[in-house]
Amino acid sequence: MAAVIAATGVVKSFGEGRAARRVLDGASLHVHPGEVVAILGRSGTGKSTMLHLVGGLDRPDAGTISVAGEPVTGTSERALSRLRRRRIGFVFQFFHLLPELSGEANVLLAGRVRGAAPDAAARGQDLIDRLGLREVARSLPHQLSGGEQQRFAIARALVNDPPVLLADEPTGNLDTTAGAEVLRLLRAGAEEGRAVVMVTHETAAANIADRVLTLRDGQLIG
Ligand SMILES: Nc1ncnc2c1ncn2[C@@H]1O[C@H](COP(=O)(O)OP(=O)(O)OP(=O)(O)O)[C@@H](O)[C@H]1O
Repeated sequence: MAAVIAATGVVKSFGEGRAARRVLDGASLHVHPGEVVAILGRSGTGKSTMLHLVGGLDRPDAGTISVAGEPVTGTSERALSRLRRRRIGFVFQFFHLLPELSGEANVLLAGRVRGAAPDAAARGQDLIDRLGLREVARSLPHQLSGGEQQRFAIARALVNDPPVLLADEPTGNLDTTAGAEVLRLLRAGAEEGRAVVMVTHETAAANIADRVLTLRDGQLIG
């Protein structure tokens, strides 16, 4: 089976001149459908940077990245934003829900953007039910617990049925119970055939992974 995430020889530096620092130095990552990969590593080693590059939120200095057979590197901004909307779901540590919209509206909005999946609205409602969010669907993010906010964020990430789910410290702001539920949902996302990549500090999160990689000296090591 072909890798749905294929990143090879990724290089990324920040800063200029003597302050320049090469954070990624030939990092490679290949993830297959149905697989959960956890990325561990000390603070500041470039884990989030790698995830952002794979997700097309930033561009590498060198290397090639493709997602679901479509190029992430060497493509136009327009193609990239379409790829992000349709092929990639993002889950962040601080949820990043729009504060003025209800949980439900956050989910449905992501399913209404240009190029969204045609059945996104129905899937959004189904996800709200399946993730146990129906009773709080109309609540604003600040009225929700962290676990509820993250479940809405996961529903939002899945509303367009992307083949790739990228999660940056998804349990970092949650207690053990809420964190375990989020991990269960990410695992379930993989069982449905998605490739899931998760940056984490937590052993409980790494425990649900099929593979654990460590970012060290700018490279991903198995
Ligand atoms: N946009 C940016 N501009 C300048 N430097 C950046 C930028 N993004 C990241 N960096 C630097 O790159 C390095 C790696 O950052 P990154 O957030 O990828 O690390 P991380 O491994 O995810 O760390 P943590 O575990 O603490 O979240 C850090 O030194 C950071 O300061």
